[in-house]
Amino acid sequence: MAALLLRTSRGLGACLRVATGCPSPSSCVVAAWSSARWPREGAVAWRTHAQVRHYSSSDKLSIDMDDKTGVAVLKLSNPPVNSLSLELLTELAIGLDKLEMNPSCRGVIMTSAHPHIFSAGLDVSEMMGKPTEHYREFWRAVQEMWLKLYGSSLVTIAAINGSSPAGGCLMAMCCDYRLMADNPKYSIGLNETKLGIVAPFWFRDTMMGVVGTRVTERSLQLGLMYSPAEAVHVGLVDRTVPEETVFEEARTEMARWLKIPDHARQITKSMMRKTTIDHLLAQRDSDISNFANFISKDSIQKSLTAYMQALRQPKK
Ligand SMILES: CCC/C=C/C(=O)SCCNC(=O)CCNC(=O)[C@H](O)C(C)(C)COP(=O)([O-])OP(=O)([O-])OC[C@H]1O[C@@H](n2cnc3c(N)ncnc32)[C@H](O)[C@@H]1OP(=O)([O-])[O-]
Repeated sequence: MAALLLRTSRGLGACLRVATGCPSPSSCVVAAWSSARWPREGAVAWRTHAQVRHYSSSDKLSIDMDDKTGVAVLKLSNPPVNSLSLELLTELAIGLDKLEMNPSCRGVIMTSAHPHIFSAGLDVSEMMGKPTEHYREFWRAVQEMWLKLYGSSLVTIAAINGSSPAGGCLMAMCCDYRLMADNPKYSIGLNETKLGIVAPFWFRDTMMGVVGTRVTERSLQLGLMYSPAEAVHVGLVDRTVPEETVFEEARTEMARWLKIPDHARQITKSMMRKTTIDHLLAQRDSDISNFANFISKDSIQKSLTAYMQALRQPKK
């Protein structure tokens, strides 16, 4: 395969274009797979000194890259519930981009710095009482984060150490593998309909890629949140593990994935995800307009306000 010889090509997008005979960068793969990072397997071997680099200067996100293992740890750290604000989404996209560009990096473990919450999903306050321009900017940042994470050529593992509704579930579903703490108090799922809002087609497609059409349809319509055991049962999570071992289990799982030659795994991953990514890339602007129009409606604003008020009530 000619692609395997192209050390100087611009990453997986270019490799898959050559491998699949697709002539045009604009009609093919994946803007997100854009860095020169080829090949990776040898990258770890010649380094003799362990070196951990801190990649994020944000206090809402820490990214530590271990040059010796080739594994980065990305920790969400946005109290109280790791909600995805415009700022955090932007930091995530930048951080993922930096890792993608680093030829030593082969995998990322995504987790939360807070006990009990992986991420509460999109920051609802970013979707309330703001001008349309803000909604457009916010939604572009949501898209960008998804493109970087779902389109990452790295091995991505979600160490889900707490509840993970909506956008939190989306991030976990973007990863190649999901481990969740076996605490029955935690839940995970796309609950958008319960807020009176609609998960867009690329949230749906991401979920369909993980759990299939029937479970996605039922889950989305009912806004289902699953306990860890239920999530394993429907295939939303690959495995539950004792809470205190989530991170170590994620490391062990990562080692398993890193035994596969990078180029073969990356091209395979790209083939699996290309259609879904292309679908959004082709409709990015209309998707932004749809979101901004929808979220600006009075009825939706009322729905979100009621949801946030209910959330603030003392829990029984
Ligand atoms: C088309 C669009 C697609 C949409 C995708 C989405 O992701 S939509 C997102 C869908 N996401 C959801 O539906 C998740 C809703 N959240 C939850 O279910 C729970 O908060 C929890 C299980 C994450 C944590 O339970 P817990 O008992 O540990 O914590 P707690 O409940 O006491 O909250 C603490 C504080 O955080 C606040 N806050 C919470 N979430 C958000 C948020 N997303 N944003 C902003 N703020 C949020 C909450 O109001 C409270 O503020 P207060 O009163 O201190 O000023």
